[in-house]
Amino acid sequence: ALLADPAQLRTTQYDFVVVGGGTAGCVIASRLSEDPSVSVLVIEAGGSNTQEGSDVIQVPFFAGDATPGTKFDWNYTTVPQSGLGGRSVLFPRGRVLGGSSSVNFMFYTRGPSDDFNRLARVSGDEGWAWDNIFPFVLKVDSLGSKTVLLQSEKHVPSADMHNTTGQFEPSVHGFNGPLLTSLPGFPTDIDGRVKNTTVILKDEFPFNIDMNSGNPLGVGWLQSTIGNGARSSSATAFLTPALNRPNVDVLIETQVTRLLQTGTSGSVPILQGVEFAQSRTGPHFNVKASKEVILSAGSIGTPQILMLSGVGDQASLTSLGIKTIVDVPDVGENMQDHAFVAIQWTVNSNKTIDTLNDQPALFNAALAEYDQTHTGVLADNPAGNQIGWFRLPEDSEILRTFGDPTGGPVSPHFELMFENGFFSFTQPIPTSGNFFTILVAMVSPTSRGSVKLVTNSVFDHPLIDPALLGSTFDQEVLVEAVKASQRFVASSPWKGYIVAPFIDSVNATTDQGIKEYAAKFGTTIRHPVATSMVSKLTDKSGVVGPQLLVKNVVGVRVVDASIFPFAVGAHPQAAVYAIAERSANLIKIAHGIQT
Ligand SMILES: Cc1cc2nc3c(=O)[nH]c(=O)nc-3n(C[C@H](O)[C@H](O)[C@H](O)COP(=O)(O)OP(=O)(O)OC[C@H]3O[C@@H](n4cnc5c(N)ncnc54)[C@H](O)[C@@H]3O)c2cc1C
Repeated sequence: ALLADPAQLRTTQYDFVVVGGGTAGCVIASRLSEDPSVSVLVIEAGGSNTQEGSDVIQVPFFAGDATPGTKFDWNYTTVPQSGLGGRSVLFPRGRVLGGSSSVNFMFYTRGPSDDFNRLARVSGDEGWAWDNIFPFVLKVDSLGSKTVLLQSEKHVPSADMHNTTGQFEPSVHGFNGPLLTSLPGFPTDIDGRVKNTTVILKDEFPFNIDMNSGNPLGVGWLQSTIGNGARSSSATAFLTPALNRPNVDVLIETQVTRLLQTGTSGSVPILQGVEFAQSRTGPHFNVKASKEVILSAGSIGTPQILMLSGVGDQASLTSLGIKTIVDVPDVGENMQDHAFVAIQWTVNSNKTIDTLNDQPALFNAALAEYDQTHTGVLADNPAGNQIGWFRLPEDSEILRTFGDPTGGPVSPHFELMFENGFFSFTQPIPTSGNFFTILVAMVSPTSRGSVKLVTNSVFDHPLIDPALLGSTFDQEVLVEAVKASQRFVASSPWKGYIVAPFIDSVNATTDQGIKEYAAKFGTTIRHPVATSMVSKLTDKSGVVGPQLLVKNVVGVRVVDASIFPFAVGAHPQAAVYAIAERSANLIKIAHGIQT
């Protein structure tokens, strides 16, 4: 049942309690409850994904309206970022069933095989390696067949039903799973120019038919978690079907305040009690997980709950009056994120999204088309039809000086995203004019930040420091990435189309000018990881072991983006789905549940 009042819970004990009904949490709840004898409770701070006003989280084109500053957002702000000229920036996170998968820009990018192979190396568990995790994206059966019914991904036709031959590689996709993915559903005027640039400048910007094959390098067509013209989230794909099962309860609008010790195993504390409340001063309730608590509260919520439960750095916990249960200094540390800047140019065309936004009649016509058929521009991802992933040249001065922090030779240092209109998270949108934007993201940071408690209450936001552009390496890579974007538009397909750099970026032509531009307009692309990072069982550092169980306690596993030890060289939701699928399997095996 879907419950909004804790007093309605029918029991105080479930086999599994999933904390956070977000991207990973909904996968876990759905997979574990496939066995009708297993009881599962999900506790989610946000509301239903179908509540009033949820068109902004359902209509793909409205993704930019889902956050920041809405009821679907936690509305966090970072601490001042030294790499961004001392600015604090907005730091959206989904607060609704489906979590950030309900509010994100729907990019579906699995990332480089190198990242999963590094995850295997760092954790000491070969099960996380690309060749082993990839079947969990596809849910291949034990005989290696890709045609089984239980695939995680369901690649579906684009909203405009165009022929997608040559735009992706079907052999690396699933076609029968719950999560809908598709190629762009509405063509734009820049698509051909981007494609032609991959021919003219094929050495620097080669075409990649499918960036989800394990090698993302090059420019390709964007795949998004969109199907039938609507957003596919972990709530729509995984949780909604599971809600019909009698063995699943989902409690919304309720925050887990901390985990409670329920005993000891030898001398190791068991933390299988879960305390929750709907407000700071309202009644607090408890349930017990007889098998396990799964923390899926995301890169901010998970370390916050661990620290409030007494699992964290002893000195910091003591200073806030929290009794330490286990001293784990790395909880909340090591955060990595992707920083980006938007570079815009004015263009010689009126067929950009700017015209749609400026002319109410055009917008209303698009809305009417969407309402009738779920097609048209509103059925498409507003953040572009093509993106690309790139490495610095192997002999670059930057790599010689700083070394290569990526996982290996198919891991990108930076990303370019091509937008048919003005796009920015930090600049006011011009009231007139037509634009082309390249979003330039630094995806291999060396800088690391943290999440720290300010008080001993879950109802107070923690201090969030993603350390954006916080190292010289990060800044130098961003400079090279911006220069690459400028070389891209200087090529012949853009002649006569690009008019001039947009006013804010006219001085972003020298290294110093680019650094100043990034300090003024850079921000997060909202991909935090590593705040409960995985490490080998024998390592003193890290928070969770190879099977994602929290070290030195019994009964708590973390399954969400916080376990990745390094920034993922991708928009991370696909990697989160992949680790959630494998974790569900690990949990089933650990508790003798049929997989
Ligand atoms: C605006 C935005 C755009 C993005 N765009 C993309 C994109 O296009 N492609 C991509 O791949 N990635 C994108 N990302 C990142 C991606 O969505 C996340 O990395 C991923 O969804 C994280 O999954 P998760 O399970 O770790 O956390 P989440 O999905 O955030 O889930 C955590 C859940 O826990 C709940 N929670 C937290 N604390 C508590 C508590 N105390 N009690 C109860 N519940 C709690 C939250 O409300 C939330 O529902 C974007 C993220 C954002 C915010």
